[in-house]
Amino acid sequence: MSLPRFYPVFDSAGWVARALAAGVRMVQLRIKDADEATLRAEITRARDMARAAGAILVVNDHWQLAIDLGCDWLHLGQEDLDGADLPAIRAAGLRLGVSTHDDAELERALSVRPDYVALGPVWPTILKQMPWAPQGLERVTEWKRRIGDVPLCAIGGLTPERGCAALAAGADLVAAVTDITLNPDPEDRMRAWLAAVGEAGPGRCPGPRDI
Ligand SMILES: Cc1ncc(COP(=O)(O)OP(=O)(O)O)c(N)n1
Ligand SMILES: Cc1nc(C(=O)O)sc1CCOP(=O)(O)O
Ligand SMILES: [Mg+2]
Repeated sequence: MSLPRFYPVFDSAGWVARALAAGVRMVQLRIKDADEATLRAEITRARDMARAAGAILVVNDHWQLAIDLGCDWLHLGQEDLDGADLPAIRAAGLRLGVSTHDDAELERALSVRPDYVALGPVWPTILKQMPWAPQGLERVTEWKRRIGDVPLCAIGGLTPERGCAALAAGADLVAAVTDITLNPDPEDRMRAWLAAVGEAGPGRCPGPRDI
């Protein structure tokens, strides 16, 4: 399956609505620190909007709610995998993306047959504190060589220009948070991303399959 190249990550259904209106085809809902009722309402709203737009919604962390609410995609980190019921997730038909930051995490991620592997932080991120040094583009290339046909998502400190570089290095899709949410004109910035990676016309940066 071929995934969209641009994959922004947001912390509310309101942001998901803005992304879909800007033409985004794959978006993650990453909500930390909300009560169950709020999570249910936000995931349900984001799920329905994405379906109506024919776009992919990926629910971060909340695998039980993703099952209960009939969602299609889930993203789990390594610690999330510890508590997750993978057979139940697969039985519900959920597709799964998994974070990786080092060799051991990649091995574990591949063992659960993910639908994409995320590698980060490729550049320094200000969103959250992480123990890993920036991976750099050579690591992106190495990860793609190791995972073969599994789609590779680059995350951490990305801008449209860096997204292009990550795609050229071997990523199949590129994720971003603060480059959009902290931009004075987030809609304009999302359109710039879509144009750069080729989802709103011919694209200004070729991916590896085009080189
Ligand atoms: C596309 C993508 N890649 C990595 C992450 C990080 O997941 P995780 O390590 O579980 O950390 P949190 O995002 O849950 O804080 C992600 N969410 N999305
Ligand atoms: C949520 C997340 N996960 C990462 C990882 O490396 O697993 S980096 C990251 C934050 C990405 O935000 P920004 O685009 O603002 O740097
Ligand atoms: Mg997580």
